[in-house]
Amino acid sequence: MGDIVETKPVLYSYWRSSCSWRVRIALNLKEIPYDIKAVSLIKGGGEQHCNEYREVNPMEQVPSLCIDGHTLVESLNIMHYLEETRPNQRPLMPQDCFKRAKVREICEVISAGIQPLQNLIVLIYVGEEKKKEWAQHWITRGFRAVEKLLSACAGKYCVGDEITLADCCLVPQVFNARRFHVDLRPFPIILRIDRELENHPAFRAAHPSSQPDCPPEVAK
Ligand SMILES: O=C(O)/C=C\C(=O)CC(=O)CC(=O)O
Repeated sequence: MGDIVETKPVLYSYWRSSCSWRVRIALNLKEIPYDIKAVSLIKGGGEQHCNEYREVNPMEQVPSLCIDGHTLVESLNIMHYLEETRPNQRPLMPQDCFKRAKVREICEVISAGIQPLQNLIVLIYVGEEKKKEWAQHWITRGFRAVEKLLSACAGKYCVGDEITLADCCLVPQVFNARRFHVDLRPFPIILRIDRELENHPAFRAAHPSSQPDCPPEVAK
């Protein structure tokens, strides 16, 4: 007793949650080993709403990460914490201030301007009949902005030629766009970056179909 036991980080995650997926990519890129505690967003109306999980995450959403003796919520916050505490384990932010701003800009357009509008709780509120059109509308609108921003800052990846937090946000959002049958042809830069990253080991391991809670009929 009294010894500090270094425990493996625990990520509360759902296989198809794009926000959980962002954090999984960042953890993988930084080669931080972690365990997954699966939270089903659909089983019994959603395990994220149970009393026990609300103690972990008062927003009743995934992801949450227990790391370094702390519990953190909100995917971008978690990714920035990983970056600030482990800056030398595969940096995910550029050195240059302007490039850093561009990374945060793309992260924010996706994490504040697109994903929340097509989040499960919003789609439930919008209703079964309208939800597909709704999601398509907001993803298309946001992707127009992302494509325009990328036309000025993309290299091999979203900002220059190094993988950054912007790429961690983009790839899962492209998956959601496909899920809602968004026409992606007007977004050639987004498609090119997504293709560039689809076979990257850190991205592959974070993919929904590689998750322990992915239903077997969906897993490859
Ligand atoms: O239908 C489901 O399986 C339930 C939830 C999700 O996929 C995740 C989301 O709510 C959207 C998102 O991650 O952006």
